[in-house]
Amino acid sequence: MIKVTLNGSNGKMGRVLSKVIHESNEFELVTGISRSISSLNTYSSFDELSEASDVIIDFSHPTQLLPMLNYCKKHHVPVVIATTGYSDEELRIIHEAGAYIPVFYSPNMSLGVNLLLELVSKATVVLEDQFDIEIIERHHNKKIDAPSGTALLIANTINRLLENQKSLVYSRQDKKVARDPSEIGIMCLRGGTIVGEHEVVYIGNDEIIEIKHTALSKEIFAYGALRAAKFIIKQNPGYYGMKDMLKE
Ligand SMILES: NC(=O)C1=CN([C@@H]2O[C@H](COP(=O)(O)OP(=O)(O)OC[C@H]3O[C@@H](n4cnc5c(N)ncnc54)[C@H](OP(=O)(O)O)[C@@H]3O)[C@@H](O)[C@H]2O)C=CC1
Ligand SMILES: O=C(O)C1=N[C@H](C(=O)O)C[C@H](O)C1
Repeated sequence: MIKVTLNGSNGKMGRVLSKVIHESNEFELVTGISRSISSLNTYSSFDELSEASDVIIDFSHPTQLLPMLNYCKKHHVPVVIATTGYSDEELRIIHEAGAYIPVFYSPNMSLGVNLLLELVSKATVVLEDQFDIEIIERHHNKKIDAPSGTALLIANTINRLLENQKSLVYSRQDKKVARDPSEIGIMCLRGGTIVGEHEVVYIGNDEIIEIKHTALSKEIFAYGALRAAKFIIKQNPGYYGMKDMLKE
């Protein structure tokens, strides 16, 4: 059995992942970290954690990053990070932690979004600068961060392919000029219980191409995180993502 510590165990994803782990015969949930203690083996911080585990899976909040990485480095525990809303500096810290421990990071653990990234890469290369590109993401009304980590990943993937010539635009409210071709617009909708939708729209003269992924359950992210956990516990220290895992 692979022993898991779950950071954010009492959050929405934490509760879904706990259920998926309890139903599995490969994983055992040994401890959880949550500010609101929900059971005997839940702790409110990494300082209190005594039980050893094979991997930490993190669906929490950026404020948890440094205590979690310090714990992982001190105890040599591999980590799967699924939290979003990190600053560029925090993303750099995640990357650098790979020098000490195996680190897996992905703002979207679903298989579908990773296929969407490949389709978007192909469309971007074929269409180059001939189409305007806009991204629309839709999420539930409890989501804290905007744009979603996935929307930023998509935008940055497109921008890299276009030699970083694009700038990301989140609002046109104060602009008094027409859309600049160098923009990638990102629109965020929040409402109800939408699990997560990401749509990339290529808008040309008289034609539109839309590439869209819709998550219909939070379980898909939980299954992806467990697959990442199985992958990361076999790796040497380093920084890994979905592409590395899907290559296996
Ligand atoms: N990579 C992926 O595939 C996916 C990533 N996510 C990301 O995972 C993260 C968690 O999502 P979700 O479970 O929906 O969120 P929730 O708000 O439901 O849960 C957040 C968890 O983080 C804990 N937490 C610790 N510090 C803070 C803080 N300062 N503010 C708020 N929460 C804190 C909460 O503790 P407490 O229980 O005490 O409130 C809770 O356990 C988000 O960043 C989300 O974007 C979500 C789905 C898929
Ligand atoms: O907060 C969520 O719920 C989700 N967050 C991730 C993101 O920010 O991209 C992934 C997924 O869309 C669900």
